[in-house]
Amino acid sequence: MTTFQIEQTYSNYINGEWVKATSGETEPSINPANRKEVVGYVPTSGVEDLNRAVAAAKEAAKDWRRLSGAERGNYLFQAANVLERRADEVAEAMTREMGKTLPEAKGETLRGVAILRYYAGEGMRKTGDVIPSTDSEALMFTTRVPLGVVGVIAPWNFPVAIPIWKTAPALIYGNTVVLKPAQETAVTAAKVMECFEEAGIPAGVLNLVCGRGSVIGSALAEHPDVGGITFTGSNEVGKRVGGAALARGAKYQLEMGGKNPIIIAADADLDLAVEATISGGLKSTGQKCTATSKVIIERKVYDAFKEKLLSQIQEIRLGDGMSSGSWMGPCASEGQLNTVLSYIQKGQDEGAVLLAGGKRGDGPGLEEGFYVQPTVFEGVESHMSIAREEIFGPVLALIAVDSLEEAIEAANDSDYGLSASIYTQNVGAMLSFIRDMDAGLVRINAETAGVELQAPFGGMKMSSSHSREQGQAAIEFFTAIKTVFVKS
Ligand SMILES: NC(=O)C1=CN([C@@H]2O[C@H](COP(=O)(O)OP(=O)(O)OC[C@H]3O[C@@H](n4cnc5c(N)ncnc54)[C@H](OP(=O)(O)O)[C@@H]3O)[C@@H](O)[C@H]2O)C=CC1
Ligand SMILES: O=C(O)CCC(=O)C(=O)O
Repeated sequence: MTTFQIEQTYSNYINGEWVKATSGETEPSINPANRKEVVGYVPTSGVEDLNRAVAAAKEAAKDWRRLSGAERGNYLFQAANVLERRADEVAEAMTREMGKTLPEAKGETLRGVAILRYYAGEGMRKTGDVIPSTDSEALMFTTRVPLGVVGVIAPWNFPVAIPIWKTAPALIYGNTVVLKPAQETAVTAAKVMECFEEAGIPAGVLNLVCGRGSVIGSALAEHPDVGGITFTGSNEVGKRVGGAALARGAKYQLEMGGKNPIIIAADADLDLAVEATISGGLKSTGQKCTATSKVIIERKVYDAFKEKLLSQIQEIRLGDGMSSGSWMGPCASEGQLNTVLSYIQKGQDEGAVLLAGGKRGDGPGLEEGFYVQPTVFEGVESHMSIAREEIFGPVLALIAVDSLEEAIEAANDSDYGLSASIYTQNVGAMLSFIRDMDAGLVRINAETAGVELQAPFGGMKMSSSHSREQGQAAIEFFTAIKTVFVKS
């Protein structure tokens, strides 16, 4: 039983107050499981709203950066407690707004709680080193200072975890924040913000401005008072955001797409490998940057693996994420559904063989939702769009290979390098994979998706701007190093 109510109107959170967009305009946030349900009305803000938020954050930064890490950490501990208490309500907002199943949404919300607690603790950790000076009478050391105002541009696929894993380190290291959530999940973002408000976060330290990415997101990236921009989303927009920050000398961090392979070696435990392929590829309807997309199988076990995979895919139950019988919810929006369907069409046009799915999800209860069937192709060749481009949907491309070397080559044949897995029992194969796989996350006998909040997260090649998020790695982006030389 939760207190979440649909059809409320939400506001921006600027300088400690809930305020409407200056224009007064709002737009409906629709439930992707039922396009007729309005989850809530969210502001369509303009640049003047964003400017007010940045000004508030700039003013608040003066006092916030002077607090001790422990004092800032206490606010994060409080926010974690509130979010934990309100986890059911926040998770329900997420499921209704972007479609992932309620257990996944609850898991993500509790992950948000854990991230807040982790970074709250970071407020007590060291921020520098003493370095011996060549002058025996001097003291030389490094310390770290915040960037000032940090702009967070977040996507819709992890509407709690991603804003929190960007915001929490920004705050603990002394920055203030302006968050621009994906418009698709602005209700969930407002719920998270309510938790910070209830935790007593000082006015201006954390601000929320909802609106179109092309208006609010780009103005945030271009704003002269924003010292750092952290972005997760598409490559196309990421490059634009990075370019805008670079042009004015601001720091930027981009986490973008993936085309993540799983390798099934001839000695793999096929039951576990199938389970990981399904979970990694199809949970959250394939809408994770770490989702499994290319399934590269040694020919000796290709037929056995395929048979097991197809038989389990048939068991997948599509449905509203709020219903306990649903394993896979809808795509997050109609646009996302159309993108996935267009890739399925391209797969067929380019000569891949459709083995399962391939259509909109239909059947009782699915009529008004953006459902797509879990889809499997075989005969996929490296030049095909479904082997190269991020689909962000429940589509698996099976690729047969003759050896481990060929498998790693196929896995690396990508512009992306975020996450990659191998299923094998051979230590030599594991070590070759760890050494030769060009990905920021390499996972052995584990699915490609699922990141641990205390470990660095980020990709190679076009998947990221080569920085890392999460864990202690976050300090590198959210602070600048100052080298201090002291002589009496
Ligand atoms: N790496 C990941 O985890 C994600 C990858 N993607 C990939 O991107 C594809 C498209 O998804 P989409 O939601 O359109 O991704 P976008 O890159 O458009 O959206 C990500 C964030 O950027 C904002 N944004 C949009 N345009 C601009 C702009 N010009 N300047 C600054 N910010 C902007 C969005 O706002 P708004 O809400 O207004 O659009 C949103 O907050 C997906 O199919 C998937 O392949 C998408 C989401 C997450
Ligand atoms: O796999 C995960 O848990 C994280 C995925 C992610 O960061 C993303 O999809 O943006």
